[in-house]
Amino acid sequence: MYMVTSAQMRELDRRTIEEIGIPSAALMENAGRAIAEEVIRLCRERNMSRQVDEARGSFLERELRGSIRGDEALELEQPGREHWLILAGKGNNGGDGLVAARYLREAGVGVTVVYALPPEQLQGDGALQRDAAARLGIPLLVHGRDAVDYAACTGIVDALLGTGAHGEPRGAYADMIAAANASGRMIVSADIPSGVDADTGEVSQPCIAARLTVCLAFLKRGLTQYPGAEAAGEVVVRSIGIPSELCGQQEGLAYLLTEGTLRGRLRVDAARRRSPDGHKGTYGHVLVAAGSPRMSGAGLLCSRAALRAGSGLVTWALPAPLLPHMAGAAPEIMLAPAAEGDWDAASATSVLQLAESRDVIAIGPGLGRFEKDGEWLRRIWEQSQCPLVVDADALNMLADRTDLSAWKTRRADTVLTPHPGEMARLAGLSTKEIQRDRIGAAVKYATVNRVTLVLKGARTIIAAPDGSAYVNMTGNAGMATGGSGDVLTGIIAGLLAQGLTGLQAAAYGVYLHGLAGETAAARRGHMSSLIAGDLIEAL
Ligand SMILES: NC(=O)C1=CN([C@@H]2O[C@H](COP(=O)(O)OP(=O)(O)OC[C@H]3O[C@@H](n4cnc5c(N)ncnc54)[C@H](O)[C@@H]3O)[C@@H](O)[C@H]2O)[C@@H](O)CC1
Ligand SMILES: [K+]
Repeated sequence: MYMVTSAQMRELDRRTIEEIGIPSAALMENAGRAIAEEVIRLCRERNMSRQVDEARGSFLERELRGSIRGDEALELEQPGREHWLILAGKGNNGGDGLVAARYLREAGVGVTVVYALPPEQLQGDGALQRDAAARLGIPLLVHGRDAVDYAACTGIVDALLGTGAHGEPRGAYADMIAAANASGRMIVSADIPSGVDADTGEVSQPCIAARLTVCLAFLKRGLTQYPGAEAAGEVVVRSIGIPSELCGQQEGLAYLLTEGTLRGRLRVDAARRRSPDGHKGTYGHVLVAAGSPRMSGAGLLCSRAALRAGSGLVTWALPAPLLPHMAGAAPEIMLAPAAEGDWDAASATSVLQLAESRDVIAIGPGLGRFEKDGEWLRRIWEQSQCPLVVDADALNMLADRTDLSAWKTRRADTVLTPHPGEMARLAGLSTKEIQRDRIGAAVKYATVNRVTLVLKGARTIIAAPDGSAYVNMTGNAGMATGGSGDVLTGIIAGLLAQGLTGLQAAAYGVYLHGLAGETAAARRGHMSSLIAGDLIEAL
């Protein structure tokens, strides 16, 4: 599923209208109708229990009616119980709300339009809709002029601000958002909740807290990232007649990481799947350079996850003193002493030697920091020929480098898996700055440094060196537990070993890691008790 910024959306609107010749009023009509249909659906759901009681009767009635059907998407039994306020801004978002008001009225739902500003200020398509609503006699109120009883309605359509919003909602808009939230009524937002930044997911004070957001044409990025994702509630993307080919032609697109995206754009070549005559060598060999006396578990989790992700073989390079303690901890893993004492700069040579006969290196989990570790990492970064997954302490070593562009460009794929704190150090920003625009920060780092970047956290982002980005939806808050990241690193390395590209391995890895979290939570009965080892077992 495509995801767009407001600038990309504006350009798509423009091209549809000017190049394809679909009138803007037609797009607005489709938008408003889609919103009305979703409102009706919600009303139906709310009345569900009552409808179940009456289901038998209505079923018989439907049989008698034969095969002639009405516009069921806009049909509501006993619509008279519903009265909705349509909050309309002065831009096109308000115009969408006015169209929705017409269709809801048509379905028998009581509607009152509440204009944020005097309706004379609406222009273009919005003015056309204002006049149509007036001619139909749809009741209207104007904020600041008329008293509005928000609590007297059964639901609210928020058509105040859409993708044309800039900055914090001001004046009437801010007052109306606050009043709508305070009413406690169900709110359906047109396109985006007013107050959410469509590109970043930042929220203003105040910001609409929607039960449902009817996103128009294409998913807006900001609805996938917190706190915007929270404000949006359930999100449904409705087509309004803008051709998706046009969207596909845009550069630097983002995608929702759905099963469709994985089976489509990120499809793995059939030759990469398990073949009946394969042997352990067919599925690659991961070298894990991780763990230290105080954090040995990180290396173990990473190595086990690589195996569970399907890698044929896994060798864990670790400091020699750790070896006797780890022997037997996971009999499937081969152990290789790579440093005499703890990790040191000289051990880069051993890691590189071990890597010569392996297909991928995963580096970082539980490594700790040591003297000249930046040089250690640089040697492995520049001299290893195979794909590299960089995590945890290795990311901090990378963050300390003076200038990554002075390092030799890697020919093989490089995947970085920072959490927001590590990302902040990598980018030289604060964690808050990273979280403010996660997609933007991830894409920038990935393109400038030519790496695949996995920015972890709820709704993990995978950014590719070509500027495309993917947002993951699987997983749960139970995965916020020590070692969860080490497991992800292992999964990605395990997938790389089987011949997936850096982008594929990162995307499938993140998706499967989240799915494992969901499975593990279901097995445990509650997400809170989930621990990293459960994720491996759920793979
Ligand atoms: N052809 C199109 O462009 C289409 C646009 N559509 C709708 O139009 C929306 C975009 O419409 P517009 O570009 O007119 O913009 P909006 O309707 O999102 O809002 C812009 C208006 O709000 C004011 N405003 C902006 N930021 C404000 C703030 N922080 N506080 C108070 N007032 C503020 C601006 O002065 C402007 O009048 C989309 O989100 C979508 O709902 C749909 O109708 C489909 C077709
Ligand atoms: K809105």
